[in-house]
Amino acid sequence: MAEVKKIAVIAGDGIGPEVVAEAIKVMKKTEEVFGLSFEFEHGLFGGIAIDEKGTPLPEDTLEMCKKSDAVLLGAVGGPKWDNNSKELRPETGLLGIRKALGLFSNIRPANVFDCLKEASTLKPEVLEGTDLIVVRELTGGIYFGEKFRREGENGQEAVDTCVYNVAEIERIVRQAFEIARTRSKRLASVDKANVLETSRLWRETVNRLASDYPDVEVEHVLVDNCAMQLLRRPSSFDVIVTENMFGDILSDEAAMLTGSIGMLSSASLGEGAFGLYEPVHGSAPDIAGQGIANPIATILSVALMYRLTFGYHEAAEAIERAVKEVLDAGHRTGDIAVDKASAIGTTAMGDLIVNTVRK
Ligand SMILES: NC(=O)C1=CN([C@@H]2O[C@H](COP(=O)(O)OP(=O)(O)OC[C@H]3O[C@@H](n4cnc5c(N)ncnc54)[C@H](O)[C@@H]3O)[C@@H](O)[C@H]2O)C=CC1
Ligand SMILES: CC(C)CC(=O)C(=O)O
Ligand SMILES: [Mg+2]
Repeated sequence: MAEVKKIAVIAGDGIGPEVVAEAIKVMKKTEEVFGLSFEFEHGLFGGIAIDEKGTPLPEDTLEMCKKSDAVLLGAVGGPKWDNNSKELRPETGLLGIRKALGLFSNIRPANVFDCLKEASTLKPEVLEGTDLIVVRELTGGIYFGEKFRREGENGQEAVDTCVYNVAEIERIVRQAFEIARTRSKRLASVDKANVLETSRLWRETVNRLASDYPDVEVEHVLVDNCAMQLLRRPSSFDVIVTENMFGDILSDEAAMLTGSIGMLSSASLGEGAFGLYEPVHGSAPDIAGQGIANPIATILSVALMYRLTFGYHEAAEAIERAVKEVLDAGHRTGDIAVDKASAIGTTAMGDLIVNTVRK
């Protein structure tokens, strides 16, 4: 029996609790099959925490996460809280928890399952060989800069500031170089260095660090061009490293190479093995409560947790293999189904994957 690992579960809002329930089922199955052992503790987070505790990130939830070995997160937000003041938006909790836990690196793999090429809007030959990772800086940039309103000559103005320092850029870029080394040794650094000062500093830093990684080939791509090339030549990318907002947007775009945002997993990491694992998607209020959300992004996030935090490679592989087998057998949730009438629900997809996990 493996050592007991503490998992902080913060399911959040909308489809968050629905997809997290399926991921926990998969984790429990791997306890049986691989002799793993988890202790799950649940905490309030996001909109539901605003309703019950008056804050999106209650102190006891943060403490629970700090004491855990890894965090499993669903998603936060929804129209109910959209008109809240700045401190009382669910997103404030999300940014707050990332900062408080020192999770500066967001790893978002987009690997295309052959059998899902039909679900993509791109031609199968364009998708051929696509297997990329977006490495997104997660605790700096415009999402974290000072923001305020003021009265201007033409009425109210809103200001968002984008700040990056060299240390913040260095640590994420080094991590991306290290990841590139374990893959095809190609790194695309995405910026807007023709316009933004933060991007110029980003590019200078990448060029300086490149001499420490002579085995890795670096390509600089402007973000607007990258958005286009992701659809034109996705297989030419391997590791993409970029700042917070660009990575947020490009990874949602990359999700569509896989067929749906319901397929994209993520790991948020700091300096050590501790990590927070969550699907790339949000709380999907338009489908929440209907039992139709795709749980695969969250289930694949568990596989990332097993690999990156716990080193449970065999169990991670078993989860990924189970997902592939279930998809190969033709089972689809609505977001990845070509024939929508044959789509199955969240629980049915979770059950199929649970029943397929084996050594
Ligand atoms: N990490 C997080 O907690 C995030 C939270 N949000 C929040 O979520 C709320 C909704 O944001 P949206 O812009 O609508 O983005 P979203 O990712 O929640 O949904 C976008 C579209 O994708 C679909 N979708 C998302 N996940 C799916 C799944 N697992 N299966 C099937 N379809 C899925 C939704 O139905 C919707 O049509 C907002 O309050 C936003 O701030 C958004 C992104 C990330
Ligand atoms: C609060 C936002 C930055 C959440 C989001 O869209 C994300 O992290 O992908
Ligand atoms: Mg996003």
